Amino acid sequence: MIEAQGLTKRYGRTVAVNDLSFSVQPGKVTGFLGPNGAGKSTTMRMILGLDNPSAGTVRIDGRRYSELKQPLRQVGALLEAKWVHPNRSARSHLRWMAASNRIPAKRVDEVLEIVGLTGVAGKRAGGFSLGMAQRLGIATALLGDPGVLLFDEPVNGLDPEGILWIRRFMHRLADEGRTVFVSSHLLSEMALTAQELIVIGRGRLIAQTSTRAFIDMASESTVRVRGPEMERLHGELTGQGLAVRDVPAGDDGPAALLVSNSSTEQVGELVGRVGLVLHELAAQRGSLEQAFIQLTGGDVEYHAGALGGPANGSPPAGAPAAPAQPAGPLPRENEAVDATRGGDAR
Ligand SMILES: Nc1ncnc2c1ncn2[C@@H]1O[C@H](COP(=O)(O)OP(=O)(O)OP(=O)(O)O)[C@@H](O)[C@H]1O
Repeated sequence: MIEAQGLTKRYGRTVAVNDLSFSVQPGKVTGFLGPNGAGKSTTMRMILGLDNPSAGTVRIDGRRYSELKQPLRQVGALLEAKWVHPNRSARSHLRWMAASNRIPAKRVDEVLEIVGLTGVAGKRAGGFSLGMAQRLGIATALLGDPGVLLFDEPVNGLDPEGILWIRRFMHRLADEGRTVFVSSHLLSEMALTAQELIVIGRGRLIAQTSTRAFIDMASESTVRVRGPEMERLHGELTGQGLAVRDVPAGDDGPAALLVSNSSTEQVGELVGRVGLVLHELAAQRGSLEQAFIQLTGGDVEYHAGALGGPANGSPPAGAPAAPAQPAGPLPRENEAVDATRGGDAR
């Protein structure tokens, strides 16, 4: 378990991390989400004792990093994949790491096997692809068989196969009961990977919540409805005071109606009372992107699932540090929604 209390880091006038409090529980993948420059790496460095907080504390299983007797056995981290000496083989790199941390050499072959690098263990790490280098970094993090694992932007630059591997691997680590804390600025990726989210902007906590609850925040309680008598359907719904929008036929399917601020129960019962046939009645869910924009007051730019730069990554003054109800209607789901729909990430 990781617990931060009032964690703050200043670099001169820059407040990289600002009074951050959160906890990361074992048995789940917890996503650490925020735009570039939000303070994710700085927070991770403070967790690992690589940077000292200007104020506040962060503890791993109740202890500061500096108080851990055998740190590698308690916490493993992947911060930068390409830090291995290029002329060293994967195995000799791991042996060197194991020896300098009093970890038995036989663990090296175990971790190589776990990350699927046994076949290339004797090859120069300098010739590894980014995906292989990430695996080697993960093998290093696992050397001490720690209960807490930190990954800083582990999928950056990886191809889809590498991304999938990392995602599954994290789930496996969490299923083994470990605390898995993974930072990313990629919303869609986090929606698939993390069960729990800690969202920050400009060093401040925006929300700590389950991914499902975070996505639910973006839901407008909209119902999509379709039937053979669309005009009559439209009339019956608006006749009951409901706000109805037409959705033309397109990639989403045949033409339909979107009923705002309603539920499938309400629409279904209303339609049943007037004896109309329906071909579709479905609640529309929001996406993680929508939830993020909602929470940050819309001042965070994002493109195709990735957040924009630090200049506009700030939460609004007084942004809630807990789930809040959306203030108003949200845009229709877009393509990103399919990727983000699975709040249960598996
Ligand atoms: N050593 C440093 N000296 C001065 N400023 C720093 C230092 N490290 C980080 N910062 C600043 O602190 C802020 C947070 O940076 P940090 O790298 O922690 O963010 P991040 O969320 O990890 O972003 P990214 O995804 O781009 O790595 C940024 O404004 C950054 O410029």
